[in-house]
Amino acid sequence: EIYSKRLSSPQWKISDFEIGTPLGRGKFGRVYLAREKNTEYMVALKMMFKSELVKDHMEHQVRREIEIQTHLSHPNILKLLTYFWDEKKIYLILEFAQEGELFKVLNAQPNKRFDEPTAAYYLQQVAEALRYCHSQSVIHRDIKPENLLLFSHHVVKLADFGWSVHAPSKSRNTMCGTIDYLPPEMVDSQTYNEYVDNWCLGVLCYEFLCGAPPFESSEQAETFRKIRAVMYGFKPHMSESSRHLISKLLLKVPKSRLPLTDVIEHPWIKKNCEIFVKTKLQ
Ligand SMILES: CC(C)NC(=O)[C@H]1CCC[C@H]1Nc1nc(Nc2ccc(C(=O)N(C)C3CCN(C)CC3)cc2)ncc1C(F)(F)F
Repeated sequence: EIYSKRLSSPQWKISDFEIGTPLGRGKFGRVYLAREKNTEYMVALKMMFKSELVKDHMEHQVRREIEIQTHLSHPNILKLLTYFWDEKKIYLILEFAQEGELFKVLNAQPNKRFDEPTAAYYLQQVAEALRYCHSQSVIHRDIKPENLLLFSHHVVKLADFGWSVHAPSKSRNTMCGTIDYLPPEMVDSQTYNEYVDNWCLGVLCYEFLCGAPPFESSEQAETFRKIRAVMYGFKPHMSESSRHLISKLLLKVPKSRLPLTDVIEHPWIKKNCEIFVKTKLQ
């Protein structure tokens, strides 16, 4: 129903939805749980004031997020179901992630980290999402726990394509949020390609297993220095196999980073996903 209506009559309107509890604040606006009145389908409603977008020169970013996300379709990419606007606001109707924001789940873990089976199971899904993005010549550029949402049965979906671009590209905007995930070529604002996402996957794997990203420092300049020098250490509890995978992703030369297909096939991923399915999904 929610799909067919979009195809037939292009225009949804806010009165088609009952607005429920606030889910939190996104980058440009507020997000609410909402229910489509006819189908009772639960969705996330992202509401943005046009005035705020214009003030923050964000309208092109929202346009790109809508453009890219409406053309991507993958089980591990958050679906933008539809969008519409009225005189004051823009509304995005997105899939509702029942289990919420992955970074909150990560921070709620003992030692703020996942065990190896969980880390591998989540990382494999992110790698699959990125492999699909790259097949559509889309670079996400902003892989981090804050941009991952958790659904039932431990399904992870990549969201927030506000920073994604079509490959290859030159970084124009200043990044907002954490700098911990920036690869060396973006720190030196050179041209870059989709391999920036392979780097970020290495940072994500490290943070899943350690509870903090590898180059984290109290000073921003120190973080940039460590990133440029690829200077990081493994924690004692990390298995040899996980260290191998991370070391093949956190490489300065973009094209030498492990391709996503090899990440998905890596022994640490294969072994730990099998353990996860056997122990956590039954
Ligand atoms: C990727 C992007 C960068 N992030 C976002 O957009 C964020 C910004 C705000 C919310 C989230 N956006 C979404 N969140 C959900 N589900 C969800 C979120 C939070 C909770 C939760 O923990 N509470 C309500 C808790 C429940 C307990 N109380 C105490 C605190 C709030 C539960 C479910 N589904 C879809 C979206 C989406 F993306 F489609 F909009």
